[in-house]
Amino acid sequence: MEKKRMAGEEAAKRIQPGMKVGLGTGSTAYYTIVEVGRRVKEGLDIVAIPTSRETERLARELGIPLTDFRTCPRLDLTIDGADAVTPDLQLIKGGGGALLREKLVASISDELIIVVDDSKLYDHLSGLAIPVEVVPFAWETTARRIEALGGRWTLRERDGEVFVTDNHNYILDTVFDEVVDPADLARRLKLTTGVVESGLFVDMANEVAIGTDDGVIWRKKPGI
Ligand SMILES: O=C[C@H](O)[C@H](O)[C@H](O)COP(=O)(O)O
Repeated sequence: MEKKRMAGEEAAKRIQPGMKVGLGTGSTAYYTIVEVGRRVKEGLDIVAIPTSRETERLARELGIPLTDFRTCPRLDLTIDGADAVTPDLQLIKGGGGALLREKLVASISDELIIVVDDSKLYDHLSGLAIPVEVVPFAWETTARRIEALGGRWTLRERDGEVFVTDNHNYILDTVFDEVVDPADLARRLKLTTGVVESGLFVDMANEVAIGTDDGVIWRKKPGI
């Protein structure tokens, strides 16, 4: 928890007055949001778009001013968590089921900063569970199509019930033994009828703040 807190709070320092900010979801982004709330109380003037209903609730509780996509078609910065980060900053997201809203918010952000602890660092994405959001209608057919791409899926459940996302969809946590080309896999999933979005975030993150025993380490996208 301490490492997540350090990363979350450190990244929040990147937020400047007047910025339009995307607020991520999960236990690491939580610390960013709490820090933003603290700074807002001290007079920081920002507006934000939340990436989930859970984050929206927290932001409202903390008095962070919210905006929407109509008023605010571009964001300066989004700070969000991740489930896996590779050395070239390819990501898996969606452990909390918020991947679709997270990707939409990240897609309108000039910059995406990821906050993680060092348990989220991987050399590659092979063998890791990738959340895939699918429409409930004919989800079994969609699952078979994902199998045909080489994925082994599990329908996500919570408390013995099928997990339903903020967008009223299901999640198939899907393992591919070999992920050689994440961009290609993301494309093939996206082209599968019934798939709404995958938790593969390819070439989207600019920087990662990593909480470690020795403090926060920043990792930039190669070439920046
Ligand atoms: O759907 C949830 C998000 O992608 C989270 O940002 C991700 O699962 C990481 O969450 P946490 O910081 O709780 O590990």
